[in-house]
Amino acid sequence: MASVIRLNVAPIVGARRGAPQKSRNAAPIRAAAAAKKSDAAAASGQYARELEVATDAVRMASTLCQEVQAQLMRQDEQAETKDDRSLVTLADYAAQAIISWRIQQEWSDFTMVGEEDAEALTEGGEGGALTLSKIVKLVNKTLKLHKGMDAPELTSTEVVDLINKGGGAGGKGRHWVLDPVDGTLGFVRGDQYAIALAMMEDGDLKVGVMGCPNMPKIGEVLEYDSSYTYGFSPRLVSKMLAGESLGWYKGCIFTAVKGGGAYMLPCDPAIKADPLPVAVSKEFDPQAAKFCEPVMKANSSQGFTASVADNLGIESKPLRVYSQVKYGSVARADADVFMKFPKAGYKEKIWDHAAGVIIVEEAGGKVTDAGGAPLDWAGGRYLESLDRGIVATSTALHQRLMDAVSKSWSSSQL
Ligand SMILES: Nc1ncnc2c1ncn2[C@@H]1O[C@H](COP(=O)(O)O)[C@@H](OP(=O)(O)O)[C@H]1O
Ligand SMILES: [Mg+2]
Repeated sequence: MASVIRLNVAPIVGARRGAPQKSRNAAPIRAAAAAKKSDAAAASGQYARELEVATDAVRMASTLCQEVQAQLMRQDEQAETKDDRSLVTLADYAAQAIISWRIQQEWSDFTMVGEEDAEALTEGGEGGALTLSKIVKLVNKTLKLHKGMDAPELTSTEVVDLINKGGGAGGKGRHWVLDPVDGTLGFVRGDQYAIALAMMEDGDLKVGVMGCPNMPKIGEVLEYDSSYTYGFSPRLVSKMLAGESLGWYKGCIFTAVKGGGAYMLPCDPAIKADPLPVAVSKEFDPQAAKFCEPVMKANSSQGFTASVADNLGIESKPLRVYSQVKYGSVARADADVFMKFPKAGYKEKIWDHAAGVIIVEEAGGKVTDAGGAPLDWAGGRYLESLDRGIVATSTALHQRLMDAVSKSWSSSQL
């Protein structure tokens, strides 16, 4: 029987980590915080337009994905036998088209490294054409919903062109990086997924925006509950987890600008809230610490991560979460560490990490490969020369994590 992630509307974990500390000598701290805030504001100012556009784009794509996922779950309720994959496909393509459209409005000559391309739609015969017509409908409906009278009515040719903007080769220069639906399996299962958009210049991540439509609001944590077992229908569990019974809050959007800190906003445009600063775990308490990793064994060696966690003295079971929501968990201190160790030969794609990495870094964390080297964003569509795997944690804990990885490596069979 498999164990699953439980989205627990539990008391705030941040209370032990992120809550403001009382100080007898608060004035210098306040002054330092104010100075830091103005640095952050200046840094954000440099990319204010990019941040605004990316946030708007991700928000539109997030509502689109929420609608498609809800449809998928209803379909399951009615025990229909339609292929779930086809709905995910719609969300994937439509989200990429929407985000490209929004960026293109501001920068007509932008380039993008995105997961999707439209070949299967244009070269896919009648089936492809039918899928394309559904995508065009979905895109236009979403645009109308968000832009009202200003929304254009895009043609199928325009939508194909927008999707194909994702075919960029990356490398040096300025590029957007997009995974329109990261964590496809989580999406299908009514569970966690992310819409992950970043912008980089000459291999430096400058902006990251990540929609996490099923992530609970801050103060409520992604909680692993091994007693919650299933073997029959994972989707049934996910639906319950995402249901009203837990007082569900419809997701959040993380944002980060290089040098400007990381923030969290509600996904739902109807909820007005100031961006909330997020920060990685401030202290490492092995007894309370958590680490997160992919749900699927095929995507990362769970035996190896268990050994590293053991070396660090972490006692709790791993938080297994789909998608870059794991980076979000580290960024806001729901978890202390994220580790991914794929099978030898697997090449990581830049869109599976870019947005999450800048968000963790701006929240005070450090993300490197297993040898401690920074990730190389300028190498094209893949993270070339990645040493074994990827780790994300607070800057303070990073060296200890590296030591734990080395110790496990020397005794492992990987
Ligand atoms: N064999 C493999 N090893 C490692 N990662 C893999 C993999 N096959 C697919 N992936 C990547 O892992 C991502 C999911 O991450 P996670 O396992 O952390 O939820 C997938 O993103 P998509 O779901 O967007 O395709 C995919 O890019
Ligand atoms: Mg992905």
